[in-house]
Amino acid sequence: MLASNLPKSPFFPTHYVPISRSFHITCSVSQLQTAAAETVNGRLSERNEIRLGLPSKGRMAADTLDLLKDCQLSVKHVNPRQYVAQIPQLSNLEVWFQRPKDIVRKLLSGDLDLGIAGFDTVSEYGEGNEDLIIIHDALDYGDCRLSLAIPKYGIFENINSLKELAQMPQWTKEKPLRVATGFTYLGPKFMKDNGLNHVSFSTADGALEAAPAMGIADAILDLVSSGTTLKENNLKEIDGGVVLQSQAVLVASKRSLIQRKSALDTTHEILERLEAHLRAEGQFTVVANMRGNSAEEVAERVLSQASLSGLQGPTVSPVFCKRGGQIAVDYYAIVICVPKKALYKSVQQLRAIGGSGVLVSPLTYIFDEETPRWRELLSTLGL
Ligand SMILES: Nc1ncnc2c1ncn2[C@@H]1O[C@H](COP(=O)(O)OP(=O)(O)OP(=O)(O)O)[C@@H](O)[C@H]1O
Ligand SMILES: O=P(O)(O)OC[C@H]1O[C@H](OP(=O)(O)OP(=O)(O)O)[C@H](O)[C@@H]1O
Ligand SMILES: [Mg+2]
Repeated sequence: MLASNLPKSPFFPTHYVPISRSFHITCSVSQLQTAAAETVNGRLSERNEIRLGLPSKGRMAADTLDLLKDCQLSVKHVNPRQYVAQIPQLSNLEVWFQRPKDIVRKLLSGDLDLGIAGFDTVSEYGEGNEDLIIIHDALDYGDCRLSLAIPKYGIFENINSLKELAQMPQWTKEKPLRVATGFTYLGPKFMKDNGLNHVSFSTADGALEAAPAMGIADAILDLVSSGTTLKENNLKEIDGGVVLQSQAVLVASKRSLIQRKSALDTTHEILERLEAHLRAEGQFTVVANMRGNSAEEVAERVLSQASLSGLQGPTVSPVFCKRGGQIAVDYYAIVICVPKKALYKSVQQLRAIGGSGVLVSPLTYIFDEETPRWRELLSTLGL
């Protein structure tokens, strides 16, 4: 990260330099960030609207808007260069589009109340600050891991674990293991936690995978998703080298939730809608007809099959038909929810117990009585 890329803020001094030149300066920037948060600590700026930060660009942006749309929380955003928008369903909420790292910084400074960003970004820029609380930890996109990678060739050919890397005689105080990373908080912390003492760091804004071949670094610590970029650059991950697994998360400032009127109600509604949609996304509704003597007997047959128990057991309803002028019940309709992954197995099991005319449709929402994540949030807030 270069000084010219930093936001123009009194909290980011212009003398900030890449960590390849001086690592301790990163620490003083983070201290200043904390100081920025503390200046408003206990006395949040006066505004009535709740502010939600969403990624303004990059790979998280479109998926975030799609997720909210699927939760019936479409963002009304007319112009991509306009950084403020609304979600008509949430009247006292303002959406602010920001870079993911700035979402985290602004949650800490009290300028945002809620945000969506990758867990990696929250961990890196949040620096373990206790004001940040993850409200939903699995929004189901932006999956990747922060992982250490080394060349497949040369002195690393037979090195396959972090332990082996640490034990290599090459690394000394004078000649440390050189790691290129954009994660200047998590990187050093991970190395220290794992007992690697002779390590130095350099940073760049992207294409870190080129650093070992260019002779700039021995190893890199970067996000990996499919692994293609590593493979194409002759690099490999090692056992014990994963710093964290990441996906998009909903994060909030604890102070905001406690102090801002209606922040908690808005959060509850967003969380309920997210949960209902995400729970439903992995499931199908399956309807089938089944011959039987009674609803109980049909239910018993269905419950004898492991894949067919549904959310709270099957719904069984009589199918009425007219036979010889009389109303009769020969069939029962059963309705169950099955995980998408188990669909075919479930259909096979339904057939095996006499199911016919199997209809499968997608589920839009599953609203449970109360979400465990909401209970967890209230207990974290001491409410
Ligand atoms: N290869 C990947 N696959 C899936 N998700 C990824 C991948 N790389 C990054 N991500 C997720 O997307 C987030 C944002 O990545 P993005 O490329 O938009 O921004 P960036 O490059 O980190 O920031 P900048 O705006 O400085 O370029 C990451 O923090 C991570 O959570
Ligand atoms: O494992 P893969 O699926 O190959 O993905 C990993 C790559 O994706 C990210 O880079 P990005 O595409 O955001 O480019 P950048 O390095 O310029 O940020 C990350 O920094 C890796 O380079
Ligand atoms: Mg990127």
